[in-house]
Amino acid sequence: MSVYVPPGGFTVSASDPLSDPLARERAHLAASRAALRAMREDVEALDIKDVTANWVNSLVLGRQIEERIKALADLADTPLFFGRLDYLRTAQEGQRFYIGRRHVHDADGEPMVIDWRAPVSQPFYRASRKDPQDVGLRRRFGYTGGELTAYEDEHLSDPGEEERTSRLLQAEIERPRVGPMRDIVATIQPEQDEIVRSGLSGTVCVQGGPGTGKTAVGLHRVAYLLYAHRERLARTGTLVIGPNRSFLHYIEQVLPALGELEVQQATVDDLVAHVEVRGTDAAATAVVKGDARMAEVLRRAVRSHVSMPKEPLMVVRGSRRWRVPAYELEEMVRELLDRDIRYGAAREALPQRIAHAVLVRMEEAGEAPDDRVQNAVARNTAVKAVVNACWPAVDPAKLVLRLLSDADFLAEQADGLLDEEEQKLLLWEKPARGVRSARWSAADAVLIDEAKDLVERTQSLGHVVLDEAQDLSPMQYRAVGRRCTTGSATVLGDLAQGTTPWATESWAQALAHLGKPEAVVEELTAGFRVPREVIAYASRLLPHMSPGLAPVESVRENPGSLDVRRTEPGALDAEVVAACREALEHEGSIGLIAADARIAPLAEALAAAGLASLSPGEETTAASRLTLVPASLAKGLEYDYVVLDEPAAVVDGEPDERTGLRRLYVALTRAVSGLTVVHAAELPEQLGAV
Ligand SMILES: Nc1ncnc2c1ncn2[C@@H]1O[C@H](COP(=O)(O)OP(=O)(O)OP(=O)(O)O)[C@@H](O)[C@H]1O
Repeated sequence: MSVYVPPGGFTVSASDPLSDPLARERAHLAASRAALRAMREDVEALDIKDVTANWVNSLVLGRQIEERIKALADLADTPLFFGRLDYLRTAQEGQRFYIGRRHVHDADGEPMVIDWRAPVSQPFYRASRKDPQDVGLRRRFGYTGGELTAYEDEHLSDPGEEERTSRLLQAEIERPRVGPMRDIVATIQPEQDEIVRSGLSGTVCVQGGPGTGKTAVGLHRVAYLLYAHRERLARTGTLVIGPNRSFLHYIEQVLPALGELEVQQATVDDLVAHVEVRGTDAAATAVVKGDARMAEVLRRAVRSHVSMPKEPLMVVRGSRRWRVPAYELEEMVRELLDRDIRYGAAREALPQRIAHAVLVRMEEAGEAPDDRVQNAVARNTAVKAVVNACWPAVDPAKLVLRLLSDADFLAEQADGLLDEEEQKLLLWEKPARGVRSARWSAADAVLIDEAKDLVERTQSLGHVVLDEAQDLSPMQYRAVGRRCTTGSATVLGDLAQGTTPWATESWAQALAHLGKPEAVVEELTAGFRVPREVIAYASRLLPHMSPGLAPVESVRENPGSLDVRRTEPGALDAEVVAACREALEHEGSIGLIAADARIAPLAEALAAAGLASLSPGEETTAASRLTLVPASLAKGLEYDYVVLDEPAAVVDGEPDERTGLRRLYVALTRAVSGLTVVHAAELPEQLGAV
């Protein structure tokens, strides 16, 4: 491998720029930028007056053009290309491709930069000395701001060249973090690329320890799928689901930076927000509410509204009366029940069935009724009365309210499914009076969503990415699953980071609840975030909370730093503030992570010391780099330097020890460059001696 990094910046020789390979690459960059500008100007110059028949068309087209212009923007601080492939002989004989975030072509339509997602770019990520994939040269570029400053070559087919890890890749992994999450297109690793480029039809589940790139891979997979199946996904939609707002805020820039502006983002709570959530459940109650058996309880509860007609139906039209006997009505109701279609769809079908029976009688009597007559009969008051009596409308929220308030109704629906104790846990102490005044919990909202789906089918999207998936309850998996029944999903998570009382213990179970039991489970084991020493320390907890899971292998060469400091109880806050001050001497973002109960006193201590701090989700800037993070919100986030306050308090903040240790594991694995642990109480024994 050859590396070219000019000493002390650049002076490009004006006399003979072409003799300097870097100057040649910079010339290609300048030409590509000019070509992109021309592409943008072409779109800006489009005159749509003559092609749009009316103002609606012109509005739609105008918007599309605006988006195209946005997508063609040349971002000043991101390079237009980050790699180059020179093919050897086969299909692309002697061809050279520059790989970048988007496609750029010159005035003749010749490609100057190829989209990283195009098939011809794939060997940039996958080719190796063992399998060169016809690549003679792979070149990676280094940038400072938008300026090309270095390159690194691999001659994959040259047996004389020895294998080395890429310095540019190492530099990218070890760069200080400030601000929101960035894309990793320039350095996607082969095992990550396999997941990113896996097909749209299959669901993929990725198990990986902290910092193995699960979130990054999930986001890049969406970008890839949008490229490969643009039209289909534009119709059906794509959605990224994350654990909370601050997490979504942290990742929200990644897809737009890759030119993808149309992907929705939500938490599971957002998806099921049919009622205002103002209440909380005790853990034991939430566990029952989140149990998959509740789906059957709800199904029964919805169907319990159906009753068999006892009276015949009499329809009067003009001077004639038509009679449908009760047994025939009952057959129709039973048939609809057996077909197991959505409750609402059956309710809509029933009047048509009844009308059809009336029409048959009319025909037998010599009349010749048409469709209009059938529709009129279906709307007849007598028919409506039968439908309302036998198959009444069901309001999902009212139904759940009744289940949680009415012990007899619950007992009937839960018979043989939930025992008495579980039923008791479900019932509200004070029954709610109405849907609006009820103190709904997050788990109740999921139940309402399930009931709603029993009444009316939830619309499915084309692809859903579910991050931090280990924390969902079976009922939450079902809620996500019905949003991708006709689409596929990317499920990302780490069983060792499950911190809810209902956290899943196996991906097979989770995928079954999601309705995707056939999904492939892939594992990522290389860690791109946490330094070796720090991950080794955190991994001591694994055998105590998630036995069987392998520790992450850090690929970071930078040894990082782990500093564990003991102090007196009275001096804890001051020691923590001092550790933050020290961390601030470094470049990059700082996270002070503490048990939720410790956040208020620490905020005060920081303020008293004159240190400004942000909340998670607020953007770190060069001026304000310290974030005070409650342990419950730390999941998925990362900071250059982390100060961890009182680990024992983090463990004690959870209802049981295993959850406490997992919460601590999450907190210990947020650091990119260094971790300082400050404690006054004994450290949890599972961490052992430093
Ligand atoms: N191939 C890569 N090249 C450069 N950086 C990478 C690569 N893969 C991952 N990273 C970086 O490593 C960090 C961790 O990635 P990410 O947040 O996706 O991990 P995760 O597995 O989701 O972690 P957690 O389990 O803690 O949520 C991020 O800063 C990400 O940009």
